[in-house]
Amino acid sequence: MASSEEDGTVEEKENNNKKRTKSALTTAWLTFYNIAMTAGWLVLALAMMRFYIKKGTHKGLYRSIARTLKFFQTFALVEVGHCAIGIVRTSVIVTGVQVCSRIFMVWFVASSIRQIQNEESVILFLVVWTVTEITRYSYYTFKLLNHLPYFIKWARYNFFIVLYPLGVVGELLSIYAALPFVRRSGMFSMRLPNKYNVSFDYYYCLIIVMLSYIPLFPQLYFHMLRQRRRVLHGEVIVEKDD
Ligand SMILES: CCCCCCCCCCCCC[C@@H](O)CC(=O)SCCNC(=O)CCNC(=O)[C@H](O)C(C)(C)COP(=O)(O)OP(=O)(O)OC[C@H]1O[C@@H](n2cnc3c(N)ncnc32)[C@H](O)[C@@H]1OP(=O)(O)O
Repeated sequence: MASSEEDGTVEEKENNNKKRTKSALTTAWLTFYNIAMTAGWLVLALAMMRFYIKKGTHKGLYRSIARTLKFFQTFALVEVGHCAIGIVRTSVIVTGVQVCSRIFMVWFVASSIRQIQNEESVILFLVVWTVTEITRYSYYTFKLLNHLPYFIKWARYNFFIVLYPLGVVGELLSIYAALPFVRRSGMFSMRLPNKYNVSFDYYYCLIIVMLSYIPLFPQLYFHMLRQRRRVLHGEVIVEKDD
């Protein structure tokens, strides 16, 4: 059995290797990416606040920020690439599910179904996502710059405890509100007979998406709780491979 001194040496070697591998170019790219994303979500936050202060209502807010939201949320796909090529130590599956479900919400629910854009639930997930992303990307930026204020680290690994469930409630209520419009319009659906001989009903697809939160969300939430224990309490967590 290895002594604690040997453990220390192995750990040191691993850390040195890790540092060497993360080349200057990678660090520069990640820093640029995280600054750009922090700025993007800050712009969204300011736009939402300005809209609300000026108009005194949330009606029309989604429409006013939709383009910026679509751009920055879609750009998050790059993160799946970061995991896939191994420049960040994160699971491709966890990141993929998180990013794809958000992109789905933005493009195929909130932006496609105009009738729900003024629902309070849409504003709920928008506000929750914005707070989360400003915290998350500024955490990564400060960490890369080796100047991480404790309150940002604390916020990154505590806010999600409340924000994650709130975001899920906002997303699920928004999809639920969309169901009658999707059923009535038959949007994104293909009925038989058609030349491809394929039938697809977006209404049922949305119901399946809602149901898929039941097995998937707890896995994301528990992943974050493990990250929290690792980062804030220094616990050694053995993650399963993807
Ligand atoms: C196509 C149809 C799809 C249908 C899907 C159906 C539904 C599925 C259910 C999904 C529910 C999702 C709901 C959700 O949208 C609601 C909300 O988001 S509400 C808002 C609250 N949300 C959160 O707080 C999100 C929290 N979750 C996460 O942050 C993530 O799960 C994830 C984005 C994947 C991050 O997890 P990760 O494992 O990366 O955690 P860490 O931040 O601790 O990072 C680990 C290490 O990697 C380094 N890292 C990661 N990214 C970067 C980066 N961009 N730049 C630099 N470094 C990075 C990080 O520093 C850590 O390094 P170290 O190990 O050295 O500490």
